[in-house]
Amino acid sequence: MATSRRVRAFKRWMKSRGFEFSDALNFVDSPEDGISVRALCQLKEGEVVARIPKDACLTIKTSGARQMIEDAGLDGYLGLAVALMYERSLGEESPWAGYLQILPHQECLPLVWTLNEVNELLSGTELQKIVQEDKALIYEDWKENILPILDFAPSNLNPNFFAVEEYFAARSLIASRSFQIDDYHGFGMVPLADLFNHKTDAEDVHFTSLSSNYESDNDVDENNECVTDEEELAQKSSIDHETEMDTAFSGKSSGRNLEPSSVEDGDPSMLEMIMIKDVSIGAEVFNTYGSMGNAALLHRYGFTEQDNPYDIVNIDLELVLQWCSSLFSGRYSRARVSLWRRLDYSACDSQNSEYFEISSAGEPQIELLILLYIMLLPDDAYHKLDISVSVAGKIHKSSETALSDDYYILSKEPSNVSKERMLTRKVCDALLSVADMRESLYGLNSIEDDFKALERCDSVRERKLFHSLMLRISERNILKKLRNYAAQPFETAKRNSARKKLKSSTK
Ligand SMILES: C[S@@+](CC[C@H](N)C(=O)[O-])C[C@H]1O[C@@H](n2cnc3c(N)ncnc32)[C@H](O)[C@@H]1O
Repeated sequence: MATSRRVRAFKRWMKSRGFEFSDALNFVDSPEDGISVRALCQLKEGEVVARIPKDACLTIKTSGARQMIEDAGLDGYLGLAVALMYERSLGEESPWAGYLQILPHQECLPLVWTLNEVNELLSGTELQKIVQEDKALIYEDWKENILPILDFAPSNLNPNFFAVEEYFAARSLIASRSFQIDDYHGFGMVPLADLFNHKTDAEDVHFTSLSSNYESDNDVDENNECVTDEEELAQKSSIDHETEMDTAFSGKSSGRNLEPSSVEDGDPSMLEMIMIKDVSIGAEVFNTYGSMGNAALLHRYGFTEQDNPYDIVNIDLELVLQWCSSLFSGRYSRARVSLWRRLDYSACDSQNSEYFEISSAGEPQIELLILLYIMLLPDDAYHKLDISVSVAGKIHKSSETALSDDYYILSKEPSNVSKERMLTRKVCDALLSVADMRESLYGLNSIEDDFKALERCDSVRERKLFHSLMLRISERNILKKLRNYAAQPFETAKRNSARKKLKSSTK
């Protein structure tokens, strides 16, 4: 495929700014899929395929808007968004013009979808509430921090480039393309490094940096920015499950490969892209943005992957309490939840909401099983456990036998509590009910309807619908596995008892 005009212009710009890059990298530009990087000849592990000058990266420190940003007291992603909007406003005059022309205007993240699209397409998914909140917070950000800058900005600044739509567009590009550079620069836009697409657990090329020698007393360490509301927003676990602790709109990159690994020697003013695997001629060269489930991928990058092993579904504590209220009085449920907490258990916590994780294999977090177990304990066992919790620690070793059996089972670290012990028939039935309630949040369409819709859907022309269906289906598949998980102990028990019966009848 011939190199596109915008790629040729970008290559010229890179050369003029001191980039070094291997002739073996083919920047393929497709109208459907955007840009991807392919190997023109075999690439070998350890080969440095690109060297990128840090001062050619677009950061708060390098942008012509640095003074304006610092005078306004902005930093982090707000400051970087101003830098990006400012350089865009300069058009051909910007030192980054050759780079900016290769960027899309915005990345198709749910953040830039309309509210109707969010509510329609993401209904019931992990993302619906998060994106609603993102949109509100980012709008507030713009009103409180960007609008006032325009009052003091130089008269030649074109305010159209700082309109709210432009701010959302800039934030979508920062979420999907920014990299941590070093302590001096913080995070920023890194031309060329941001052309590699993602593949889960299949990184070919790695981004590396040497610590900068620059020092400045006034420098803010972006790695230590305080956690903002928005960062907290993304801390629901499907968004940041362990290595996904990274937050979608913070520009931080703790868990993904958009953070450079340090290299011992070399030029501290350069970033490097190093092959960590051989790649054959013609194959795409992938980076990995981290180990993320589909909700996190769609939230931050605007796409999903089939059979993503990092998928996860959350069940809100609120939903579990709704299930309780269908069976028990409010007083009963509160007392049992309180006992669960006194035993030192808790759910995951983010943005004032508590929730339990269901893994991609359909396994519920042990704390959920323990809560259901306590909720369903017969009254006498509950009272014994309640008394045990009250007196434990106060009683003498010799009288420890006074503590209930349940206390011994439940007073351990969550990881040491046996899941099998918790999976009584009643707990399994409760899990099934809770799974059904979670499923009902997706509305009237069944998972089969979603599959059929996905088959009919064009992933390029109907990108939003395609990836939201992928997300719904991956979440609903996990709920299906949760139901199987809850049904399993009894299927095994039934098989065992059938075997016993068979044995006794053949004796
Ligand atoms: C860092 S950029 C990668 C280069 C990008 N393809 C371009 O045209 O400039 C990240 C964006 O690329 C796209 N992307 C990356 N990996 C992808 C994948 N595996 N499937 C679909 N889209 C992907 C998404 O739109 C994402 O927001």
